[in-house]
Amino acid sequence: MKKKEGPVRSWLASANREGCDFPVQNLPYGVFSVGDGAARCGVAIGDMIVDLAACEARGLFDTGDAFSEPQLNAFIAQGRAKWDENRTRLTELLTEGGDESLPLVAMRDARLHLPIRVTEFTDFYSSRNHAFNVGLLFRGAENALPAQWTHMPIGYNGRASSVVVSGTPIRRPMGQLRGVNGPEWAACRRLDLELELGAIVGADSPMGQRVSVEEAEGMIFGYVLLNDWSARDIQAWEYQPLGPFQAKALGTTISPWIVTQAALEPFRCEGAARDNPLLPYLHESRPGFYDLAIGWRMNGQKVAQTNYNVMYYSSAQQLAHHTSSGCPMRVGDLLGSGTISGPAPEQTGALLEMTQGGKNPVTVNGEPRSFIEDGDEIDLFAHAEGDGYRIGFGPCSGRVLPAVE
Ligand SMILES: O=C(O)/C=C/C(=O)CC(=O)CC(=O)O
Ligand SMILES: [Ca+2]
Ligand SMILES: [Mg+2]
Repeated sequence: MKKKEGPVRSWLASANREGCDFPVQNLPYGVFSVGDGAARCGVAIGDMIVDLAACEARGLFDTGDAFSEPQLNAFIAQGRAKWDENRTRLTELLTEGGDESLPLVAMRDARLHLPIRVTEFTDFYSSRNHAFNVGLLFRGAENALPAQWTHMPIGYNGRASSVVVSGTPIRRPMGQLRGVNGPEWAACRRLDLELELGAIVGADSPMGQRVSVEEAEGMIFGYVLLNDWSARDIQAWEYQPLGPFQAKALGTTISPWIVTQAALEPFRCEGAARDNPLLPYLHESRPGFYDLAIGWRMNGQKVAQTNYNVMYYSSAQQLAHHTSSGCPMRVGDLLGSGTISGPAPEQTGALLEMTQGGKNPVTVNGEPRSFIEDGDEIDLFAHAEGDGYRIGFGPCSGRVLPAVE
């Protein structure tokens, strides 16, 4: 019998280092290029990237050249059996005793691209703490949590075109704001972040067909970190009755690595307790959340941290609800979890909540902040702690540039 001691290890030393985001248990997918070379698909391992296009050229994978494409959509569209087959193969190749001649590229030499062509972007509102805190500020205590909130995952259709990869600068928007003497045209003064997890839809569903929560689970390929940059003053003036519009169109940053659902499976757990039973179409036969520490930093200083397990609706429930009218879904659709906030101020996923609408600034590196200032960099992080390894998400950062008046 094989002696079992500690976690599975890779032959690549950097993948086994304590605190490494990308051990052999993770194997997240991304798209990279080196120098003037073409963008192609890869998998992160330690401080290296497995060049999947080169691996396929060697006959190690069979995706019909999908790995040579500059997005993962074509590979993802091949379905769960292919995802599983590739994960098994990659695990074999990268575990101790595997293939040390694999084509690897040093991560520090690579440029990381948007990993998918984002077909559509929908953003939900599924943290009770966030929904209550924001509702309190926008609508007062009486109307803080909308009546339907505990019955359905509320969302809005966002802009796929605004989704950018980590590292892309974010321009402070100009916009129409509520002034004392009527509307004014000005640079946003209340620029905020939103700490979210983005689910990547990995299978199509045809128009007119509802998808159950269980089927929806099977359609999710993986997850990225997502910062839904938000202009709160533009939002407060424009949002009623149709919801956010220009306030959420200035840019949405995602992390370059897609952590697969398979890698998160050992961390599956319950979410927040329910107030009332849900209608049958939203029932889940097993818990749909993950024990995943998630937080954000400003200019390198950690400001808040919470856990994805505070959420009220899972991405499978959000996806099932999304199809409840027969809305078709497509490979590459991105579903924002909604801002992830725990109950305490140091667990909030947005400055609006943390500072109570700007009234109580936080101190970051000795400086007060009510909202984000020009030059500030926000970066998100998430990791699940396994037995002797960690599943990390890598970077999801953006620096704010001044508005162009
Ligand atoms: O309550 C509102 O009017 C607005 C809420 C939002 O900011 C929308 C949003 O992006 C939801 C979220 O991320 O949880
Ligand atoms: Ca959001
Ligand atoms: Mg956005």
